[in-house]
Amino acid sequence: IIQLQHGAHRLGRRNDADMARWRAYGLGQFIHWGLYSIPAGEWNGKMYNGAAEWIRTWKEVSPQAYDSLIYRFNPTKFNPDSWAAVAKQMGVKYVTITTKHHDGFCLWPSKFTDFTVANSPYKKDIIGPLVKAYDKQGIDVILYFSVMDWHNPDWRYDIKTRDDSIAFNRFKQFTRNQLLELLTQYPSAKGLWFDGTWDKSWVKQAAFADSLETEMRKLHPGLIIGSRFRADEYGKRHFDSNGNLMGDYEQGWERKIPEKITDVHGNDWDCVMTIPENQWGYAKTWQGHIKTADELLEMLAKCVSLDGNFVLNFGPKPDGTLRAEELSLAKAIGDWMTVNKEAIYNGEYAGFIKQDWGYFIKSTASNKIYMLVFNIPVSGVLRVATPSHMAIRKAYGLDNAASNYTSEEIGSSTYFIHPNQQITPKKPFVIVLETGEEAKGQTGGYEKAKT
Ligand SMILES: C[C@@H]1N[C@@H](C(=O)NCc2ccccc2)[C@H](O)[C@@H]1O
Repeated sequence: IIQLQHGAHRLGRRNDADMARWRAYGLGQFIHWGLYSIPAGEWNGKMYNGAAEWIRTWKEVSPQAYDSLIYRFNPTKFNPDSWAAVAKQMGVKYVTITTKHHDGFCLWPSKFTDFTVANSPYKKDIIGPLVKAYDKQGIDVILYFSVMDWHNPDWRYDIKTRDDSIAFNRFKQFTRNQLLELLTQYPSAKGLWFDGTWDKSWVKQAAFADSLETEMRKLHPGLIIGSRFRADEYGKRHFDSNGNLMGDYEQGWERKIPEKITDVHGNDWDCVMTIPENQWGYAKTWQGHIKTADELLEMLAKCVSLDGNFVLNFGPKPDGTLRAEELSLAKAIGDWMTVNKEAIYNGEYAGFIKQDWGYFIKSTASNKIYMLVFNIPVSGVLRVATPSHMAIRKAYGLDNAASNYTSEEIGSSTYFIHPNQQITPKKPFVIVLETGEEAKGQTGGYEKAKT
């Protein structure tokens, strides 16, 4: 064990009500919106092949020209209630919205910089109306904040000289001021989603970041902050020098999903996912594979089955509307959630052996076990191996056919679930298992082989 001042301050999961609420979300929405939405991956008629929100770093783009986009930010069609209504229909329980991305442009009228919506043609605060609209729909809000700020002249990638140190100390105060400002202006926010914290300059600020995190938690009791905010005094990020998770949940699953339960080390976590391979801000043309609704539903099921939340990203257009592809995916996901949401909300790892047909999710609300089926076996029957001494009492479908199923015990703690009619679904579907303790002494006479 290494003595740490600025490592993890808690071992294991948070066990308070605020975190239990976060843990139960299952499905979330990410929103990346800002100046980068205007060029949308194109500059002087050429397509940038990186992520659209990183276009300022392209050698073809002068930072000053990029920063002048502030004079073109005027989302006349922005209607936060319509975004919140789309999210509601989709079935998301929380939204993570960019307050300030790496480019430093603030979607709220911050007092600590001029590079905000207040000095754009739009003039008005974006974050406040968004928080209000989502709160009205009963959708919780998490504020995304990038520590790295390319616009701020005091930002440094590393601290090499005394001048760097003087500048970066100003930057640290600026960052603290903005974060306290956000928590004060938008007190209904449930948490902060930090990004842009990988550079050496910030990684060297273990003590400052640790005390700032403590200050924010004191200002906003219950605040949820992930593992990407700070490093320990040895520069370790996400997991400290003793291998313990810093923050309240693991924030390493960006555009990737854990394979098995041991990959998540008993921690809470979220997976943040793009619809194309890697575009967060609005990009005029999406290159490569665009994920389908069924792919996204399977990612959602997999995340919840492994104790995580799945957060799907939307990149609104510069005029404030959502693009057609995102609207249709939100609708398809929402239609599926309307029928199957009880398998997702309050979902947790069920402890069953993974089967090829899909995913098990246990509900903390009902103790029911849900089978989320994505692949029908050639045999047409679905195998279930229960944790030992757990018997299956009943099996029924969640879809409107309320198709029912018969369970057949085929071995010790092993069952076949037989559909009572030919299942030829075109969409993933859910079977509910009601289970119970195997009667004492009742074994199906299954004898283990002696080997
Ligand atoms: C949530 C995403 N995080 C930002 C990002 O670029 N992260 C990954 C990354 C980190 C370091 C170099 C390149 C890319 C993206 O711009 C999104 O905001």
